[in-house]
Order: sequence, then structure tokens, then C-alpha cells
Amino acid sequence: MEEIDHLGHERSKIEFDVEAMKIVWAGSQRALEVSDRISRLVASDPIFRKDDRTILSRKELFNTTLRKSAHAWKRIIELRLTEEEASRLRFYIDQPAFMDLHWGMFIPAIKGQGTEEQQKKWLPLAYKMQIIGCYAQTELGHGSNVQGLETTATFDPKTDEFILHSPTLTSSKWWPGGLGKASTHALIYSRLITDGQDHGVHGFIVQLRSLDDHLPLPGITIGDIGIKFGNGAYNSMDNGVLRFDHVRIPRDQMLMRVSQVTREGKYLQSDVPRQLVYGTMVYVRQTIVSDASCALSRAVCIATRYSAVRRQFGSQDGGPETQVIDYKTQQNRLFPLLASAYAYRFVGEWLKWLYTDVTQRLQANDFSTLPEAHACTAGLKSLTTSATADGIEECRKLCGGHGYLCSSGLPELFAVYIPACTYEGDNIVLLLQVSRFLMKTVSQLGSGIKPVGTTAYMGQVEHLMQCHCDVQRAEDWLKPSVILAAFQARAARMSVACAQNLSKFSSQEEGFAELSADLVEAAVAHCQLIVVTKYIEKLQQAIPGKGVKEQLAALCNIYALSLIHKHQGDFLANGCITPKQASLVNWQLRSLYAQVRPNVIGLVDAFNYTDHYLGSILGRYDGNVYPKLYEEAWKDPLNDSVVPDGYHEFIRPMLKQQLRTARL
Ligand SMILES: CCCCCCCCCCCCCCC/C=C/C(=O)SCCNC(=O)CCNC(=O)[C@H](O)C(C)(C)COP(=O)(O)OP(=O)(O)OC[C@H]1O[C@@H](n2cnc3c(N)ncnc32)[C@H](O)[C@@H]1OP(=O)(O)O
Ligand SMILES: Cc1cc2nc3c(=O)[nH]c(=O)nc-3n(C[C@H](O)[C@H](O)[C@H](O)COP(=O)(O)OP(=O)(O)OC[C@H]3O[C@@H](n4cnc5c(N)ncnc54)[C@H](O)[C@@H]3O)c2cc1C
Repeated sequence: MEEIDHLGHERSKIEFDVEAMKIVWAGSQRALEVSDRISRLVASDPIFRKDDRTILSRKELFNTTLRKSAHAWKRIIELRLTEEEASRLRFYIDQPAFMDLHWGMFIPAIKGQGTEEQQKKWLPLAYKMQIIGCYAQTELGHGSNVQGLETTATFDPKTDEFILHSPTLTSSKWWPGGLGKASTHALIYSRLITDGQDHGVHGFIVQLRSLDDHLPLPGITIGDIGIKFGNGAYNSMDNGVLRFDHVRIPRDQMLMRVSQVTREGKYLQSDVPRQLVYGTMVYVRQTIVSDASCALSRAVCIATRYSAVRRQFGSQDGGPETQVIDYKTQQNRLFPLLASAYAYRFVGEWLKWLYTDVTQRLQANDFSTLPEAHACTAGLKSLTTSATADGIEECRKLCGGHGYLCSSGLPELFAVYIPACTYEGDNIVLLLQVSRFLMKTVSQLGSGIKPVGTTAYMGQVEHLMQCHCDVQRAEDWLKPSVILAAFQARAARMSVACAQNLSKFSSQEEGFAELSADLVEAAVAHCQLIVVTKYIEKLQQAIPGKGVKEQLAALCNIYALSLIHKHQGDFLANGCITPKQASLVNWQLRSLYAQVRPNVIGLVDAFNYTDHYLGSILGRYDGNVYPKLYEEAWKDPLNDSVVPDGYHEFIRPMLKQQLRTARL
């Protein structure tokens, strides 16, 4: 039967080159080719099916994780996939798994914190999957406060070993993904003790399970921490609990790039800053920003396609009702999310560059950009994950009742995504790190130290404190210089206000505690400025393809102006814009929505997601929503029998009872 494209009418209206936009989204022609090929490979392989995931029991679900991971590894070897292709394969399989932690944290931690010798020993084993590793930092009692971890690694000079021990219940490792059932090894973060002296938290490679029968090694208690939020979702991951009872490991299993313990038990600190122990988190936070653009774009793709299919009200003379995407309220909720997905894509690209740059500098013993890399990764991770979690939920609501069905794909996407606001650093805790960085920058302004990088704008603080926005007509809001000036003035004024208020407290610590809510808002303003700046910089590059740059520019303006509208309290209270200018923002937004409206289906098609990856009936490429929703309902196990299993036991006696009561 010929397939009908129910969105064909929408596609016929698109005014730009969607294929060229796909390249921009993917990052390059080659990246698009890899993504396209691998996503189709996954979609066509029945082992990677996921449409039944929300109705599987926990054990069945975990079993599919093991089966999919083993099959993925087999395909990686058979097809001789490169590291990039293998990582795309895991991405499109789209099921959280111990492999994510093995490749995403265990290996990067050894690379970042291990000596050359340690890397030579452990990396080949890990690359060949002859060991499976996880990243075990968090404990039952401490997650955010890494310095508060309680697990101890005490050096025993007699045997040249460390003794790993969990002294209290709260010192139990708790949460690490892959720890519960799959990992054979872990990177354990614990307090290093030599000669009775506590040197703080360090990383150790520890074998947990036998490589022959997978049983825990002596002294190790290990298991899964239990079911998490939502059906399917993150429950495919074996987040674990682990306790040590005086477990011995050789001395050379402490990661020794940052500091060393000699054979004699002497503790030596190298020139490398101590914060490098936190380096793996910086790396992962950077990847999480790009992941946010993937998760948000996925939800937006579903909500946009469905909004073009769905019709409510407005039928005239028996004609079709109005597509819900044509309601201005729908556009006002949806289009800023579409714009955010693109904005996070570009800031994610930039952050990747920043991370690569800082890594190269670290290798050359230049640590000067580490504080900025920490602040940017922490802040942008926080900003993008919070907005994405909220955005996915908004997309569910944009799809009305059908968005609440698991077959819309949105409940599972939400459930799997929301812990991103917590893992790799609670979002508020991370914003407080950004605000510390900002307060330090402000305090150094008078001392001749010139702010650079993302805080360079603070160098013009005197101007930014008193400048006025010169918008007079709605179109003035389309000028990048006007947008940047408003965001810079807002960020600078909020930071300076915090710094001035901090100086009123007798100690910095007390001030930070009291003003933490304001400090978090100043950090958000700074991070939003970074996203807007990087988007505007992206538009200054050559971008080929008919109409592509114009669409991207419209989305950039929607992103920036919708933020000004949402946070107009900040902009008005700090005198960055006037009430009249705030109302002109809305006029301009409405006109931008009209400009992108004919193109929105093209803008989500440019994500190039397969129906398998989207996992949503509402977001199907062909828009054939209703017949497929109807078909899907009958697949529910409740519909296996016409009369439910419990009828004779529960329904029938109740009905009969009611009959007797009625006769009485
Ligand atoms: C539908 C299906 C979809 C399927 C999708 C499938 C895909 C999903 C797969 C996703 C996989 C994701 C897996 C997630 C795995 C999660 C792992 C984890 O969560 S690991 C644990 C992470 N833990 C944290 O992030 C803890 C947060 N806490 C901290 O980072 C720190 O403790 C702290 C920074 C908050 C505080 O540290 P402390 O030492 O107490 O700090 P100070 O504030 O005193 O700072 C001292 C000094 O150091 C600087 N600093 C701090 N951190 C860093 C750093 N990382 N790098 C560089 N510098 C750092 C700080 O700025 C201070 O500097 P100073 O100059 O002294 O001011
Ligand atoms: C799905 C998932 C996967 C994970 N995977 C791993 C893993 O693989 N390996 C690993 O080691 N860990 C992992 N974690 C643990 C994760 O890193 C921690 O949960 C996270 O760092 C937050 O720490 P916490 O749980 O201690 O939160 P808490 O710090 O206890 O936070 C509780 C509340 O207190 C607030 N708060 C805390 N400190 C402050 C402060 N100074 N100022 C103001 N407010 C504050 C927070 O904002 C939050 O609202 C995972 C967690 C989840 C949910």
C-alpha cells in the first residue's frame, strides 16, 4: 500500500534547504553521514526494538539492556566501527546502560587522572571490554559535597597495598550506574590515608567481581539500589550500592597523575592542580550540554509534528478545523523550545571546543583556563538540563491528552531525562560554583586583572552599569548588538549587585549563604548570556544552503527575545530596558513566530531522527497518527482478553452484590 505523507502539505511550504540544515545540525557532512547510517542500522535491527520497554518487568528490562549491549558490541567488532561510530550506535540504541558509564566515565577518568603507565595497563583492557568499569564517587550520605566522602583507602607500607573500607552505613557507595550488576571494576573515590594523615579524596581502580564467575570478591557487598522514577526509562540501568570490608588493592591502583604515594608511604603532590581529581565531571558535564539539545529536539520534534496534525475548533462551513500549531499560544510555548534546541546545539559545539582547548593546555601544564572551563561546564550543564527537563514536560502538555500516553514517547523521555538535573552535580550546587567564579571576577576588576573569555564583558562594567537600551521600534530588537548589550548589562548588573550586597556581611561565607538565591539568579543571567553570544557568533560564520541562515537567525532572535520576555523582571528591575521596550519584545516575537511557522516542520525534520529513535506515534515522520494510535492500543496486554482476568474474582461478585442491595 502506498504510504501517505500526512505532513506533505506542511513540507511543501518549507522555504529553506532542509538537507543543508541537517548538516548544520549534525556538525558536518561527515557527521551527518555517520549519524544517518548508524541510526538506520539500529532501526532495522530487531534486537534494538524498544516499543515494549514500558511494559517489561525490571528483570526483563535489565535483560534487554544486557542483550542489546552484547549485540551492540558484536556489531561494533563485526563492522569494525570507529570510536565515533560506536558512540553513535550506543546513542541510537537509546537505552541507558552500564556501557554509558564504562565508555563515558571509567575510561575518561583513567585517561585524565592516570599516569602513562597506568593508562598503558588499564586502557587496552577497557577498550576491548575485557573489564567493565563504572564511576563510584557518590555515597549514601554525600553526593554534592565530594570532600565529605567517607570511604577510606589506607596505605599499608608493610604490604605495599591500600585497604579500602566503608566505615559507616552512610559511606556505602550509592548510585553509581553499572555498579549494581554489570561492572567488574570501579573507579572508587575515597579518602587517602597515609601514616594516619588524611589527604582528602582520590581515585582508585578496584576490582569488584571475579572475571571467571562474576561473583563479588571477598570483602565486597554489592547490589542494585532499586526501582527509579517512571516505566522503562532509567530502570534499564543498574545503579548500585557497594560496601568494602578491608579490601586490599596494590598501591599502583591509585590514579597517580595528580598526586602519588611512594613505596615508603610518602604522599607527593605534583604541579597539577588538585581540582583535576574532579576532571572527569568537567568532561561529562560538557557532553551533557550537547545531550540536552538532543533530548529537547526530540520532544520538540514530537510536539511540532503532532501540533501540525492535530486540529481543534475553528471549522468554517464544514471545512477542516484549525491545526493547533496555528494558535498563537501554542507557538508561544513551542517555538522558543525549538529555538532553545538549536541554541543548545551550538553552545554544546562551542563547549566541546573549549574542553578540547583546556585539555591541550593541561597537557602542556597550562592550568590558567581551568577555572573558566569549570564555571562554563557547570553553568551550562545546569542551565540546559533544567530548561530541557521543563521543555519536555511542556511538549507533553502541548500534545494534550495523547501526550500522556506512553506511546507518545514523552513520558519515558521525561522520566529518563530529569535526573540530568541532579547527576553530574545538582543544578543549584553547580550554579553556586558559577556565582563564586563571577564574584571572584568582579572582586578583581579594580586590581588590573583583565577579565577574559566568557567574562570579558565585565571589562566594560562601568559602561554596562549605566548604558541604556536604544530600542524604539520592535524591529530594533533584531539587531544582535542590541540583544547582546541588554544581556550583558543584565548579567553585569546582577553580579555587581550581588558583590555589593556580599560586602555588607561580616564574612564572605555568611554572605554567600544568605544571598545564595540572588547568586544563583546572577549565574543564570551569565549563562544565558553565554548561550546567546555563542549563537550570535555561530551566525557570523559562513552557513551554506538556501534560506538556512535566515531560519537560524530567526530562531536565534526567538531564543533571545523569549528569554527577555520570560525574565523581564530582571531586565526591568536593573534598568536594562524600559516597560515600553519590554512590550516591543512581544511585538517582535509575534512577527518572528509568523516567519518561522511555515518552516517548523522542516526545522524539526533537520534533526534527521528516525521513527525508531523518536519512539513516538505522535511524532511519526508521516504524521499518520490516529490509525497508529488506535492500532497500538490493542497491543496493550490488558487487551489480550476481552474479559479481564480478575472478572470472576472481583467484578462479578461486586455486580451481584449491588443487584441484591438494589432489590432490598
Ligand atoms: C527514552 C530513552 C532515552 C535514553 C537516553 C540514553 C542516554 C542516557 C545516558 C546518560 C548517562 C549519564 C550518566 C550519568 C552518570 C552520572 C554520574 C555522576 O553523577 S558522577 C558524580 C557526580 N558528582 C558531582 O557532580 C558532585 C558535585 N560536586 C562537586 O563537583 C564538588 O564537590 C563541588 C564543586 C560542588 C564542591 O567542591 P569543593 O572541593 O568542596 O569545592 P569548593 O567549592 O571549595 O571549590 C574548591 C575550588 O575548586 C574549584 N573546582 C571545583 N570543582 C572543580 C572542577 N570540577 N574543576 C575545576 N575546578 C573545580 C572551585 O571553583 C574552587 O576554586 P577556587 O579558585 O578555590 O574558588
Ligand atoms: C540517575 C542517577 C545516576 C547517577 N549516577 C552516578 C554515578 O554513576 N556515579 C556517581 O558517583 N554518582 C551518581 N549519581 C549521584 C549524583 O551524582 C548525585 O546524586 C548528585 O551529585 C547530587 O548529590 P546528592 O544526591 O548528594 O544531592 P544533595 O546534595 O543531597 O541535594 C539535595 C538538595 O540539597 C540542595 N543542596 C545541596 N548542597 C547545597 C548547597 N551547598 N547549597 C544549596 N543547596 C544545596 C540541592 O540543591 C538539593 O536540592 C547518580 C544520580 C542519579 C540520580
